[in-house]
Amino acid sequence: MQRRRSKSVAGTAPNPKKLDVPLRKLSTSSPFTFRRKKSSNVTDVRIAFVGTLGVGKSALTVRFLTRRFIGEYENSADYKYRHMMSLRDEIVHLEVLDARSENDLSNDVIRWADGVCLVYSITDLSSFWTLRTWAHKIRECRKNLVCEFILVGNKQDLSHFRKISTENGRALASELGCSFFEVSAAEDYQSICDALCKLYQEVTLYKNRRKMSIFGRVFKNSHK
Ligand SMILES: Nc1nc2c(ncn2[C@@H]2O[C@H](COP(=O)(O)OP(=O)(O)OP(=O)(O)O)[C@@H](O)[C@H]2O)c(=O)[nH]1
Repeated sequence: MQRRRSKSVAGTAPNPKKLDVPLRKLSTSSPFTFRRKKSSNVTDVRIAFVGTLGVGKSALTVRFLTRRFIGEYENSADYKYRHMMSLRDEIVHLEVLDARSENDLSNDVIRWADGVCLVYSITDLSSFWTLRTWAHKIRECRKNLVCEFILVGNKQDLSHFRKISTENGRALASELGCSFFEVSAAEDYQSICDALCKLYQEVTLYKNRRKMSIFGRVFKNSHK
């Protein structure tokens, strides 16, 4: 069945900045508190939503950025958004990519992202198993550079059509060594926010550790 294409989400994002792919327009109302902080406290993190066709990547992205669920989204390209939020006393600059993936996960997306949100639909078995292959592909492609990811089962509100149990979701996450969340872009904002915050924390932890080890190496070499 042909999927309905609708217009982009209406409105304008708070200070949207154009990136190298089309930037969708977002609602003016932001769910986050915009507080000015010292620039040293600002952290940049790139997060990509990936998953097979129709699992709800756009719905999750828009829900996270605007708290809204629109229903139908334009799906003709990858979309990046620039977003700023306040998280535990820290200003966080996020670049969020809603990656349009047909049957494969592109290496460009893997190389671009600091953190990946692997999304499946709990009503679609193949969307679930595909992610196992993709997670291994991410690890392989990044080699020494870790790319943090989380596993997200979307469409929790459609539990009467459920094909993947919560236990199966948890089992795959533990096999992949990542955190697991079940969410509904249609009905719930908080669990999506929790999932993204967890991913953000894991990414920054990794980035900080990496920075420290590089700094440690430089320091050691300069004192030889
Ligand atoms: N019931 C329900 N429907 C959802 C949910 N999330 C997304 N949908 C619906 O699922 C369909 C696909 O959602 P999209 O957000 O366009 O999915 P996508 O993964 O971005 O799709 P592609 O870009 O085509 O790969 C739309 O009809 C959404 O309204 C959800 O949590 N619950």
